[in-house]
Amino acid sequence: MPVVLQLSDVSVVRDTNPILSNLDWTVDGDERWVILGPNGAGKTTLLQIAAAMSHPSSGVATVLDGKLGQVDVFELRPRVGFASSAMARRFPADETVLNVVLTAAYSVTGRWNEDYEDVDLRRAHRVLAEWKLDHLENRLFGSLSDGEQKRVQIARSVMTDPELLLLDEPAASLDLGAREELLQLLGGYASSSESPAIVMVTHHVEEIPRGFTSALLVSGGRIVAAGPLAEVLTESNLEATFGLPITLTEIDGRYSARAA
Ligand SMILES: Nc1ncnc2c1ncn2[C@@H]1O[C@H](COP(=O)(O)OP(=O)(O)OP(=O)(O)O)[C@@H](O)[C@H]1O
Repeated sequence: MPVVLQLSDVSVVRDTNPILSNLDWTVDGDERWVILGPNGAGKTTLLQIAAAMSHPSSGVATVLDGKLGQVDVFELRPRVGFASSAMARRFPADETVLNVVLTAAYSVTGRWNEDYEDVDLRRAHRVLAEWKLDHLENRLFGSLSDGEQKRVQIARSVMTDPELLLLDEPAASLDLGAREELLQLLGGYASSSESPAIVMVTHHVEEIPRGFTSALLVSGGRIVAAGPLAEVLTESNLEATFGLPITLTEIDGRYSARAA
């Protein structure tokens, strides 16, 4: 499997503050990573580098086959799917669900001719069905529930058939039913060999879908542990990451954690 993301000694400094320090991390095409860490750990900053939306202050970040700083990021970005609430706030509330998903295709250069539009429409319908949104395609984005909006964000981000999919807290703010519905869909997607590499940021081990393979724990801009999920997700690593003793439970591929 090709490497889709490689960070070598990557640091980010903002206003003289170190945000990320000397990160080494590699993501292979068949891996599904969860990034866990406390508020302010640098998770979103890391995801922005992976999305080629931000450059490291030092070190080398290679996204797909492009080294940031050398590659044309406008050619790279359409090959990376990115879903976050910050991005969703930019979707017009009076746009239909179908259009929110379909217009993702138009950010890909050279896709304006009519043949492609038919292909795009068919693909949009398939993606909407995959994310259980087909019955909502004519609804206005602003009229959807939080759970439905999260699924639309993800559907839009996979519309361009990305080689790397980045999800920033996809289950945040969802009620129990909506969270479980989303985790089931994400778990199915993560388990498919057709799916791209996935990197998902979350605050909660309860939000790790089945099918995820790997975990990166970050705290204070540094990596606490990185590697296979079952090896990295331990009580001692979580304590080192969140700064308090943790009791961790795993049942049938799903995790839960609380203060010990
Ligand atoms: N432009 C900036 N200037 C100064 N500090 C910044 C800037 N952008 C981010 N930071 C700081 O960098 C740190 C990491 O931010 P980041 O958003 O990456 O963390 P996070 O792990 O995603 O946090 P959260 O879980 O709260 O979303 C925070 O302390 C934040 O205040």
